[in-house]
Amino acid sequence: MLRIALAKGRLQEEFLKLIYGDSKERRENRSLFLKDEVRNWEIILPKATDVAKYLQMGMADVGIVGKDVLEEEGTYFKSPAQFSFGTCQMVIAGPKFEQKKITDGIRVATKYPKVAQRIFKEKGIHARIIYLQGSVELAVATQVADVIVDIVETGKTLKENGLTIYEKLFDVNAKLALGNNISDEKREAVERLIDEINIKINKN
Ligand SMILES: Nc1ncnc2c1ncn2[C@@H]1O[C@H](COP(=O)(O)OP(=O)(O)OP(=O)(O)O)[C@@H](O)[C@H]1O
Ligand SMILES: O=P(O)(O)OC[C@H]1O[C@H](OP(=O)(O)OP(=O)(O)O)[C@H](O)[C@@H]1O
Repeated sequence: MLRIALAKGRLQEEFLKLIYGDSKERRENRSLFLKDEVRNWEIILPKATDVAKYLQMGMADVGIVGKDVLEEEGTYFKSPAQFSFGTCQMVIAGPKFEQKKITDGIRVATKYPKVAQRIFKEKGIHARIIYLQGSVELAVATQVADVIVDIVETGKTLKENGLTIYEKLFDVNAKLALGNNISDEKREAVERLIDEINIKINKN
């Protein structure tokens, strides 16, 4: 049995739709465990930011989670595959009409404090990181922060809150993260999982 920790929410939706198609019954199911006896999978659904914990504790063999979360929570996991779903971009964004200068002391609101710290350190800028759990655009609108480091997909949230992209940092996709110490048998099951995802992506 291969235990897969699949990030609950958007990636859960996209992955399950890809593998099983669209079913109302599945969408309405609130269970956090899904069994697939044909493929010999048990899928568990932690919050995206907790996927790394389940892998670390040996409670899952493999994780499916965004690159954004892996860069923040789990850079130490091997990642043998990335997929073309869950696609967005990590960016620095700020007010559209009153462009902020990226200089020492800049206040950066983000759900990704480690990523933001690293990005500004690489630029040689001393940034003040303000860690928030969500709705980070609001921090700029209320002048709690000068800019944000966040993911952008359609750009609608930025636009509707008076922000624009200052710099694109990296592309984000769903990635596979491998737990430590998995057996050869499970490695083969992981290979089959990667192949099935890629075949289904190419068919769509
Ligand atoms: N437009 C997008 N907004 C947020 N996440 C996206 C987007 N597009 C792709 N993703 C991917 O989906 C993941 C987030 O999924 P989701 O928003 O469902 O989880 P969450 O942030 O834990 O949920 P919530 O914000 O409801 O607490 C991200 O980590 C990212 O990899
Ligand atoms: O470019 P867009 O298509 O508008 O999507 C980007 C928005 O989606 C995400 O937020 P999410 O919906 O996960 O809510 P949160 O801010 O509360 O985490 C992200 O943090 C942006 O706010």
